[in-house]
Amino acid sequence: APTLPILPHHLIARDTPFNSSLPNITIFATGGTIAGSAASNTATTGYTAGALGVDILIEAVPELWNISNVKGVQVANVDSGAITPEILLNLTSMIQEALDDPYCQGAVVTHGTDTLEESAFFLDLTIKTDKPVVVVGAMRPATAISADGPMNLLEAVTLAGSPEARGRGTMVVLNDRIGSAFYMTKTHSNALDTFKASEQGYLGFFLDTKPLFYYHPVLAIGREYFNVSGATELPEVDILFGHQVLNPKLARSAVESGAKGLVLAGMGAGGWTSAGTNEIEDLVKEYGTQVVVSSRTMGGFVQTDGSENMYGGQDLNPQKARIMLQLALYAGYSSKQLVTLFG
Ligand SMILES: NC(=O)C[C@H](N)C(=O)O
Repeated sequence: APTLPILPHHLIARDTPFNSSLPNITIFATGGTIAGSAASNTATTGYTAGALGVDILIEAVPELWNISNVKGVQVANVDSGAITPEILLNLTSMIQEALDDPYCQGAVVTHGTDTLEESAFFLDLTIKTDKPVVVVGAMRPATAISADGPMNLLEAVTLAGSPEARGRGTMVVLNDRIGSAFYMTKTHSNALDTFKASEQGYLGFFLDTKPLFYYHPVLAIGREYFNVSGATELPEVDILFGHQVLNPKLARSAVESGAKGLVLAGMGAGGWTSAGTNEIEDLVKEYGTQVVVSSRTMGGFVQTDGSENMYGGQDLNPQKARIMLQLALYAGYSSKQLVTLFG
């Protein structure tokens, strides 16, 4: 992936007087369709993601000032396919610093939806706070008729400033729904109701932009904290997709080009072909590669079969298992700790 420059912090203050009775929320903007601009107001494909700055996103929703003292920080302005570990590490440290300030009540991250679940999961595992961290995107560019970004942003900021939102980890907001970053995943390439956590369900929804929760604050089982302060890069972990007669050499090529870990998006409950399995076992012996087995079905549970350096991704989908393995390898987890982390 191309390495993109990280833009300098771009703090936007507005003339609106500070209202001490409202929560102070910082919006960290990274790009995506929520900041996308198309040539026509009916275009919902073929537009430029990450075209508008955070100041324009905030100016488009003056209602934000009725519910918060909002501040914008431009972290990057890219399509979410271009998000790198460097951007994620920078984002984590900026959010941690903002939330460690007792005057800041919550953080919102605007992000492209394609890889939103990866970044949201990363933030969930690397930020230590009880305060709300809310990741929000949009499916229609800002220039479209009925763009969903402005309402999503207003709801995300409302959630970030709500005392009832504390202690729930990082959350994802789109289409009037609130979900845990641990489980929310993009399920449709085009529809507005694309983010779902089918087995685990939503945490709540919005009524007149006010968050209503189904449960008291709770965190996902298996949610670990990884301290990445000072990290400048993360170990490479690649995902391989399982299918009939898959090319077993793809695993070798990933490892020999730098992958320290592999995630197998296996068939069913983590199945792999026998030629592929032999190759993985060889790689484990030759390079000490760590392998998490997940499922291409995107649902259900994968357990370990006890093979050396192979772990079950449990109910993490492959893209979330990749982030978890990357962080665990960064933290220097031993095989024994990886068994406990995954299963
Ligand atoms: N809806 C979106 O945000 C998609 C866009 N390609 C992105 O992920 O940046």
